[in-house]
Amino acid sequence: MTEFVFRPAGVAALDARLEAAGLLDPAMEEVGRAVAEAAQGLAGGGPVLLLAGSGANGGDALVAARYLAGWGAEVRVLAAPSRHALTRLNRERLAAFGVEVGELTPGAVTREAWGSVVLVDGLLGTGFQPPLRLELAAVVEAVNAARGAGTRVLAIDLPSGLDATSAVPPGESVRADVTVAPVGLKPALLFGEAATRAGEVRVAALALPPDWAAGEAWATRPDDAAVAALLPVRRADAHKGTAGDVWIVGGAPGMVGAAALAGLGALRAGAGRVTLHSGAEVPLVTPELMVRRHGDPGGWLAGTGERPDAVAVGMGLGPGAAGLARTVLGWGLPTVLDADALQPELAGAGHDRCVWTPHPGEAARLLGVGTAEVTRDPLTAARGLQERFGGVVVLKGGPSVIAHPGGRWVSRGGHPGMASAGMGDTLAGVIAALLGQGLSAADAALAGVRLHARAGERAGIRHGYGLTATDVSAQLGGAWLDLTGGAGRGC
Ligand SMILES: NC(=O)C1=CN([C@@H]2O[C@H](COP(=O)(O)OP(=O)(O)OC[C@H]3O[C@@H](n4cnc5c(N)ncnc54)[C@H](OP(=O)(O)O)[C@@H]3O)[C@@H](O)[C@H]2O)[C@@H](O)CC1
Ligand SMILES: Nc1ncnc2c1ncn2[C@@H]1O[C@H](COP(=O)(O)OP(=O)(O)O)[C@@H](O)[C@H]1O
Repeated sequence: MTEFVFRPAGVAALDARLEAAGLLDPAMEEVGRAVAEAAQGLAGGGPVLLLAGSGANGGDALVAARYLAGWGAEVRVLAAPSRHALTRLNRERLAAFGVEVGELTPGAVTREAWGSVVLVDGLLGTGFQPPLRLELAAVVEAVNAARGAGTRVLAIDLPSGLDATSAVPPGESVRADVTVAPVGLKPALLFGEAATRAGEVRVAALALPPDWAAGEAWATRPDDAAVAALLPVRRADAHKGTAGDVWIVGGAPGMVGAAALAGLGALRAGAGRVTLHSGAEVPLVTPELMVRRHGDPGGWLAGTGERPDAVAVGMGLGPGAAGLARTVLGWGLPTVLDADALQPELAGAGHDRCVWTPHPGEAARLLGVGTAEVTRDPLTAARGLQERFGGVVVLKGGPSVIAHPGGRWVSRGGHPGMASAGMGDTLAGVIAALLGQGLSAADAALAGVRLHARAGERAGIRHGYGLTATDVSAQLGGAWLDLTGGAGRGC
């Protein structure tokens, strides 16, 4: 299932639409039930403590308490006073089940958590405005102490104290083992330190009119079936001339490996022919790669009339890469710009067949901001880059964001072992290979990122943190088969 990513403004807009249609009550009911099911699964029949804040997040917790009580679980509930109509209504409904609701204080949390197998955090959701007020800060501290003593914590929507839009927690927050997110994800559940506090994230899809969630979403996270549908299917009589002629323009003395890794990535992602154009001597890494050395690569590029189907430029190229990149961009061919070709002076030079692939440091250089600004909010940074540079932008990370003229995608997966030099060079080659096989820039970017991440997952099983970019390349064929369910023989 393709998942949606929301900002608080999107959640509020969706709430308003639900309310106007008389559907907010059933929506909260669905969320509460999904939370109750998750809590029951975690508790294995043991007591569950539910904490309800003053907003709709608290209402979700009160609905969950009602379901759990109805299923015969031992429930303990502590709630803040609320002005939220639906939250108040659900508190009244809970009373009919004979469940007593205690006052939400830090001392009560500590007391009731004792012996509770699961604690449900329904204190704050997307309506939280940092900083955390003192009375709730002490409650959050009590929740985390209970977790330290062995109680499992399940957060509703996002751990209380996280700012939904930011990868950086504004301060202390609940640390959850599981987070159940109604309708879709929030940026804080995907990126950075914030995401590490959410534990395992489960999206609770609600029954909504089909376009409503899509209409309010800030980005989407396509599933593997959607990505697999983008991958090319070859005719049975395909030959190397129809599978894409790819050039890798990169490599300077001391940095030739970067170009070689991109070349390997392109070969393993199905390119028919791959040629490295380099100003340095490139060692024979694999006999399938063709290597052409140029004394003056810039001069050669400016003068040659030869053209491939796709180009990747910048890997290990060193100073002067922007000039070469500008020449290549002038050809209007499907192009990947990576590493040294990612220079601010190329702003506006992109076209609709090109893909820029910065990591956060390169993105910061392109935008003229600090790296922390990029990593705090990768969705905004990726969109800013796309608007400034044109074409499609892949802001790399775990996970990566793909910004294209029609919106943004977040790509799932990968492995922490991929935090290793050369991994981005491989990705540049993969995307170039997909461009060479006829994919649009946006589709090649999304499919390339997911293929690369899936290959990383496969290599991670074998090599753990010791995996290298070459190991990832070696798994690209298997990753392709994983995504397509073994297809790819030809039609
Ligand atoms: N369509 C959907 O996706 C659906 C979403 N749903 C749910 O709705 C949730 C959003 O609900 P929401 O808007 O009521 O916000 P939420 O976070 O519960 O509470 C806000 C309250 O927190 C308080 N507060 C704020 N800042 C604070 C601070 N610094 N320090 C301390 N307190 C602070 C403030 O209290 P007050 O100042 O009024 O006392 C305010 O009233 C969402 O996360 C999801 O769970 C489902 O129910 C249905 C479908
Ligand atoms: N922890 C991680 N989880 C998932 N993917 C990761 C992780 N760390 C790195 N990657 C991926 O590895 C690649 C690293 O790219 P980059 O930093 O440009 O490497 P290099 O410049 O060394 O080639 C990106 O595609 C990124 O998404």
